[in-house]
Amino acid sequence: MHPRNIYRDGTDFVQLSIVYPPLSKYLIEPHKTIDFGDQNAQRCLTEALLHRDFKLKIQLPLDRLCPPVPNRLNYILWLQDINLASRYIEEHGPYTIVQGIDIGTGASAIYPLLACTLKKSWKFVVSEIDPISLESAQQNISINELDDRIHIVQCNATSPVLLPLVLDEDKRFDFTMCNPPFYSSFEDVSQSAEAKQYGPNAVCTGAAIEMITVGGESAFVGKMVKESLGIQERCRWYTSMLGKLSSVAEVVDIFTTYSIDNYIITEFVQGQTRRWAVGWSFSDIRLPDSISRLQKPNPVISKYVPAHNTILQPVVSISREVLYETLSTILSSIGKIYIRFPNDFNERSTSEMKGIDLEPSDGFLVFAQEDTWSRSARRRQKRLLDDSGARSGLDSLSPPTLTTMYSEEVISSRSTMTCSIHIRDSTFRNVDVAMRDAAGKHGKPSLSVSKQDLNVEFTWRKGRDRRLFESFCSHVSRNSM
Ligand SMILES: C[S@@+](CC[C@H](N)C(=O)[O-])C[C@H]1O[C@@H](n2cnc3c(N)ncnc32)[C@H](O)[C@@H]1O
Repeated sequence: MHPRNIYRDGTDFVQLSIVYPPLSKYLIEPHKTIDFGDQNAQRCLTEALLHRDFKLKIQLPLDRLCPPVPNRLNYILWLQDINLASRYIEEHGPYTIVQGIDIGTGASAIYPLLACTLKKSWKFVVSEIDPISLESAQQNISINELDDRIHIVQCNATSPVLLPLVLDEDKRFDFTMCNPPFYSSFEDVSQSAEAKQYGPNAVCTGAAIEMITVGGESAFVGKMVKESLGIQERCRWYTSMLGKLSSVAEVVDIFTTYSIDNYIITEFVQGQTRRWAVGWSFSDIRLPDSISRLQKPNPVISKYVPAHNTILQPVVSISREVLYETLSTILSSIGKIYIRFPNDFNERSTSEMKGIDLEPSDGFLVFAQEDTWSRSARRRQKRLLDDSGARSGLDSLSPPTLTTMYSEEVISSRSTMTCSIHIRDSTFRNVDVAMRDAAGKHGKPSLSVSKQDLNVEFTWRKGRDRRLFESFCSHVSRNSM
């Protein structure tokens, strides 16, 4: 489960039934749990959790899906991470309006209800093809007084899947999300149930329209990918949940077909149920590995996991202060880059970011317009200087200066490679990030309290040329050991 998911440690059903008494009649002995095979009990549990933890009221038709709250919350928290990391390098930060789209919001409208309750700055346009679900979703939005922040559009079998983006061509969106119908047919549903993909105990109350679509979920997401080619950066991140492991590979193959290299994959685990989510972007924003890569991918999909955007360089037996100074010196010696220093980060933290320990506040953010650090770049620069015979008139090639002529917004928009650098304790491992060789490791680590084994963590934040990011990391790493 997501680290910020409030259901990570399970649910105390007895305590929940005290807060939401209708649940008491579904408690079963001896463990005081509920029967997940009983759809009324499941429905009541969803109502209870939404009531207690989000102050949301919800009404659901009996013949439509009853959404499990912990799993739906996982997807929203991942989107929060995506949004925060995407806006990390921007001037306006994560505090302005965030505009999302939920494709197939369902009878509950669970995603926009949860997301808007958690973040007051979020707004949604949601779509739905099923008239029964559409009516119910509208009711749920209205009883929670969210009509001014969640707008529904009705679609039909021939509409584009990304209809909300097509309807308003002037509007920009931060993300799309979708929990698509997973299956291609009734046979597909029963085969999956036999393979226990649906979870051995949970009952599914979904109607055919919620669960079945021509070609199954990968074809549905494939349509989104094709439509997104025409929309491009008007939406920053396109995402979708996937119910089958096999679909992850199928969707990544679609990305490859359309040369989409900026994609992300995660996994949502709730009890014995596993779901996956994919995202893709035409922007040059790159997300840290903690968001863009599954931590322990099933071997079946390991070759489909996107390349690392986070690289760790171990540095042995050094104090944090010395390493910080070393990094400052190296960075300041690189020509034509702009560096944002730690104090600037701290100024940016606001209450919006409280509880989100995603972006550390003690690092460097480096903006580069071109490669000035590689051997070939330095040779090129030397040749130019030699040819000119004098340095006059070549100010821009002279040793490093920090750009002070432009606002950070201009620098950020012109940057072709943006990378954050943080010092991490060597015990820090929140994800399976790329580790560089600890070359230069020699002697025993000092026992001095101020010295320790640390990692320099490089995260690619923006750019289209992976080689530029990697060569920058190599240059700084080589010089910091
Ligand atoms: C698996 S349900 C998900 C419902 C809800 N989002 C949730 O997570 O509980 C899929 C939903 O997509 C809707 N749907 C199917 N095809 C659609 C399309 N082309 N456009 C919009 N919604 C669609 C279905 O009616 C259904 O409500």
